[in-house]
Amino acid sequence: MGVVIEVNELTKRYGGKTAVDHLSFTVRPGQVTGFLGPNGAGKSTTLRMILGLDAPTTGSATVSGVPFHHHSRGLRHVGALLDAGQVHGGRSAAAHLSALARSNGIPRRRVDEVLQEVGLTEAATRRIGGFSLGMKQRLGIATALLGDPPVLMFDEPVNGMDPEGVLWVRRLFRRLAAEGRTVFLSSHLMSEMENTTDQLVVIGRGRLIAAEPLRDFAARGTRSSVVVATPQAAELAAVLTAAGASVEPEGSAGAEKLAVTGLSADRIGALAFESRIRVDELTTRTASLETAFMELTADSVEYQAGQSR
Ligand SMILES: Nc1ncnc2c1ncn2[C@@H]1O[C@H](COP(=O)(O)OP(=O)(O)OP(=O)(O)O)[C@@H](O)[C@H]1O
Repeated sequence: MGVVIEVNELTKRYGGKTAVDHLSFTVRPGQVTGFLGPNGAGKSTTLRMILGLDAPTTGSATVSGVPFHHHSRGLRHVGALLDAGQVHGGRSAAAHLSALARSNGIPRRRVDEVLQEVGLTEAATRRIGGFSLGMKQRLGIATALLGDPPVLMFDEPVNGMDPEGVLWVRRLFRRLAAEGRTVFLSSHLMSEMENTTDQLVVIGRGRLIAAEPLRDFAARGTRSSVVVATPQAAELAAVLTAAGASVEPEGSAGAEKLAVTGLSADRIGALAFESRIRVDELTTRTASLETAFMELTADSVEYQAGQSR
């Protein structure tokens, strides 16, 4: 297998609006890569360009070195779930998959295999129109798997799924990657990525913010601070600053606290003791992965509550 998705200086403009802005990254096989960004960051537009459904304004996207539309029988090369709602509601799940199998030269037995894989065997002959969103997502995943492709792309795959479905889908992605496939999935929620992905591509307002292993991204968020409660805030702040820490006041007058970065809780305690400063509380505060994501994308969130643009 070993198929790579490469996005190179990819740009998409809609009139005066730049949805994707000189974006470059690589998605490698054998691991799950998460594509993360706030709403409107340009994830769906990027996935559509990779799949040849939208033409880039400039730049390029290739799958194993060539644009996607150069691959004949696309479903055998790249399986994708973009919008689970966009299926013909009048057909049954089995009829929908059979039609796709026929037009892509895929053996009929794959239809039963993928229905089984996604847990829709019982519902195979029911009209898709009556499916819940979670069932439609499962059908979309079945469609992506139909051609047994080396590359899989999923846009917000767990939307509408119940907790059992979310766990199932996580295990499925892990297994597909362990089989050597290239697995690329988008989400606007860090929490969805945390337990599923090895690599992250993070974008905001169409631009690349980070492309790195999840653990490196997490390390950005573990920049911890220590909160110190003391009746001698000004004196302690001076001591800690002299020792190289950066100190921010927190709390209200009379119950003052200092948020200290750059020194461990042990060291702060020792320095306070040496200077005969009373400390009432010392708490280490570790930022979560979610916080790292929010901090990094704060400037690029397009729609924020309580904010008019
Ligand atoms: N066909 C279009 N015409 C005009 N603007 C568009 C079109 N498609 C997308 N956009 C704009 O491009 C930007 C990126 O949209 P896109 O759907 O790619 O973001 P996204 O990251 O997938 O967001 P979400 O998480 O909300 O799905 C948005 O501002 C959107 O309004």
